[in-house]
Amino acid sequence: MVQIWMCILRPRVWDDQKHQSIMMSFHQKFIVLNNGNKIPAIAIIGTGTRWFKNVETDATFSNSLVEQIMYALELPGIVHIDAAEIYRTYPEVGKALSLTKKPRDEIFLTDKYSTQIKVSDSPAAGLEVSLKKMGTDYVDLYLLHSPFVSKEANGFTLEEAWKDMEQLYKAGKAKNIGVSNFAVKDLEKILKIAEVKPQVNQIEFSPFLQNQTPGIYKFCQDNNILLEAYSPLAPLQKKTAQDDSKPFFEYVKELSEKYFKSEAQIILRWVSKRGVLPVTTSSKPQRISDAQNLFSFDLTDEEVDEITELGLAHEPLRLYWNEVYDKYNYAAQKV
Ligand SMILES: NC(=O)C1=CN([C@@H]2O[C@H](COP(=O)(O)OP(=O)(O)OC[C@H]3O[C@@H](n4cnc5c(N)ncnc54)[C@H](OP(=O)(O)O)[C@@H]3O)[C@@H](O)[C@H]2O)C=CC1
Repeated sequence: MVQIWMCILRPRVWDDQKHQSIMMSFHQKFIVLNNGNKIPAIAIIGTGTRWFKNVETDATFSNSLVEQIMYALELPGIVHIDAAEIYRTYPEVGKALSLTKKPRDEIFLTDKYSTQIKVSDSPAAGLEVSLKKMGTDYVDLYLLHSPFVSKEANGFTLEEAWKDMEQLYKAGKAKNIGVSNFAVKDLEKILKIAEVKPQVNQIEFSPFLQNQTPGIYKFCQDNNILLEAYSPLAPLQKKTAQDDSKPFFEYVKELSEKYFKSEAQIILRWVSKRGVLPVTTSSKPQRISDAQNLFSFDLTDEEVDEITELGLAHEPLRLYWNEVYDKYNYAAQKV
């Protein structure tokens, strides 16, 4: 089991009125990874999904994304940003990092090497470019974006890709390394040859998709590999008016009223209580600050179990990697 570590930050003086209410009750939580390093227990500004672009040009540069990252970086505590080569959003991340007053060691930056679509020649070559574009000399976490690697398509095997990641870790350019969208068999391949065990597996995870691939939740827990959940709010993203009366949504609403928290916060807190680190994003400042302040309340074990059960009773909802993983939908809602 990954260890969880909580700290209550001492109030600091902020010149901006809007931070004062959040500072009064701000709690930040960290998770201890299998190498002993700490990671902020939620990533509040993913730069994929709604911010994703096919090309990275001046014309596609998103000022809104820069504003949202800047907003996130003004929040108290260490701010966790999720980036990737394939999102084409390094220029926006770089711009925000160049403008922020937050020290680099109060920013936790995740990056991912694109395996399924070749953008650069190797993890080392990809990271060299991304560091330049983001204007930093290390990332806090570097992931292989997917296990879909082959000698024919990429010029290297999955095992060779991992060896390259290990070199970046040893060189200090990636403080932690991991994978994304890996199934049990992919992790087993890596674990066989690893000198450095993956610290993280970032997968799609929500109450309506509790196992992206068969047995992955339990395998990662048993092997002390932290799971990160992308698209944790899929149930809310896809909710229709007819869904209001479903037991799952009625229960989340009831908890939202009980704790005076948004439905999104209830679901993100559930993800965290399952030992998984949520990776979320929003175009709305309030939602970003709600996420950073997620640990200002708690759910009881019974409430966590009830959300788990009501979620499992719902049919699987998978937003990404459908072409490769829809075949596992039958197992996605089994724990
Ligand atoms: N490794 C991988 O393969 C993948 C990684 N990711 C990473 O994860 C990050 C987050 O993924 P994402 O799917 O966006 O995460 P979420 O599940 O957190 O969804 C965020 C979206 O949900 C919307 N939302 C928030 N609250 C509500 C609400 N109450 N009702 C309805 N909609 C709501 C937001 O809209 P609004 O802007 O209006 O607030 C936002 O667009 C990505 O940016 C990326 O960094 C994502 C996919 C794949």
